Amino acid sequence: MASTAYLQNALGHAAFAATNVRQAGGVSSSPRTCAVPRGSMHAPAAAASLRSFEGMRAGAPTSKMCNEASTSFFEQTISQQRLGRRTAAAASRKGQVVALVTYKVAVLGAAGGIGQPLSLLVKMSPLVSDLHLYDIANVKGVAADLSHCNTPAKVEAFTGKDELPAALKDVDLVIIPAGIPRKPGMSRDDLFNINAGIVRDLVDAVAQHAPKALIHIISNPVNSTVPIAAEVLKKRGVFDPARLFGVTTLDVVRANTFVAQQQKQRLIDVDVPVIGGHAGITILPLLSKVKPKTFFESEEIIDKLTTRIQNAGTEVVEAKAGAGSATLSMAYAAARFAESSLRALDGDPDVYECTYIASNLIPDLPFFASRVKLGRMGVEAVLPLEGLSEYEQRALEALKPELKNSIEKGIEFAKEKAAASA
Ligand SMILES: NC(=O)C1=CN([C@@H]2O[C@H](COP(=O)(O)OP(=O)(O)OC[C@H]3O[C@@H](n4cnc5c(N)ncnc54)[C@H](O)[C@@H]3O)[C@@H](O)[C@H]2O)C=CC1
Ligand SMILES: O=C([O-])CC(=O)C(=O)O
Repeated sequence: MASTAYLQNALGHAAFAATNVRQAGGVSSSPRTCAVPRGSMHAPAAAASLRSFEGMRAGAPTSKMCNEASTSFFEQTISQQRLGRRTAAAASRKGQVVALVTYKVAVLGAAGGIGQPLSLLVKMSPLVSDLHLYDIANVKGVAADLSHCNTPAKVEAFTGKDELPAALKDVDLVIIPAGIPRKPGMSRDDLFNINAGIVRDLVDAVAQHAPKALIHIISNPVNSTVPIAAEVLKKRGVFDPARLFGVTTLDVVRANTFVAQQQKQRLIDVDVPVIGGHAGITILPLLSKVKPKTFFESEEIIDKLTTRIQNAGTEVVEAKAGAGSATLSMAYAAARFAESSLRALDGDPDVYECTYIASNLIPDLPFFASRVKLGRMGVEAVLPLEGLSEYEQRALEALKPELKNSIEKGIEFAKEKAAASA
């Protein structure tokens, strides 16, 4: 079977080969060979015991942690697969049949500024067997282009509403970057009038044709589009709060970069949780909880870093001067979040990310970005908010009214304006 040889070489793993066999059931019980459970899902539970985390993994630094060579989020998948291959080899010596699990992913809005590089990164994932690219325009060429990359995922193009059901058939993960981006002078909320309807209609199709899939929403304003998606799924009777995610990974990626630069640390070593929402002051980096433990010299430095992280999207919008918003860093962040989700589906017991989800963590805020533990069912646990600094407490109070308004705006829209197909 073809391997993702580029990654293998880049990461120095001479023996790596991704096995691209979809799980058929009735195979060995090794961690790499379990079927994805498709039974009923559980709502996120507060997990008082989950206090520590290290990057995407919980616990103290171990040999599993990223080293200087591991600059890619695929590294963890690859090391898991090598482990799985050893288990598989042992099982096969005993005459047992072993199949490794891989997943079907759909990208809706795949021909866009984010969609194209994101699809390339997903095509490179050792965990993906099928990649469905959907867009209302130009997607055939993107798929033809990508399909020439000799990585295992099979690429197919779908275009127009009629092909949406087929694009969604049997997919495990749907990623949605469809919608218009900002221009200078606009807020993310200014995108609401157009993107709200796009997200509503796409999620309505997901509800009908892939009701068990994980859904990653990238389209802005995320603070409102995720509540819209939740309402649409509720109307169809398939809402599972553990499976619907607003993608806020770019805030974490930026926070990691800016803090590492400010502290003169290696980029890969730094991990900053970012909570709240995904617009302006609703983006709240927890600089008191940076791993490894980091001391900032003054509140002024904390304030400068916080403001830069909150305005980083606008920094890119202004630099692009009318040609859109962040696409490449967003694709990188979304691919990292997709890989984390698939690794968790695949049975890795140690996957943590920040994401905007339905939650009861904060009274009056039914959606809130939090650090969560991902598992086979989606969100397995939400890490409690503990030990915030005074600065963070104040910032948390300040963000609540804006986030509440954005959530209510989304819910109202979905209740009042039914999806085109409903
Ligand atoms: N969550 C986050 O952190 C970030 C979110 N974004 C948001 O992502 C969205 C996409 O941004 P870009 O890719 O730069 O925009 P883009 O305009 O380059 O691409 C959007 C794509 O969506 C497609 N599209 C439009 N309506 C569609 C529909 N009904 N069904 C399927 N496809 C449809 C378009 O044809 C286009 O290919 C924007 O709303 C932007 O604000 C951007 C950066 C970060
Ligand atoms: O700023 C924008 O419009 C796009 C976005 O959400 C980001 O880059 O964080």
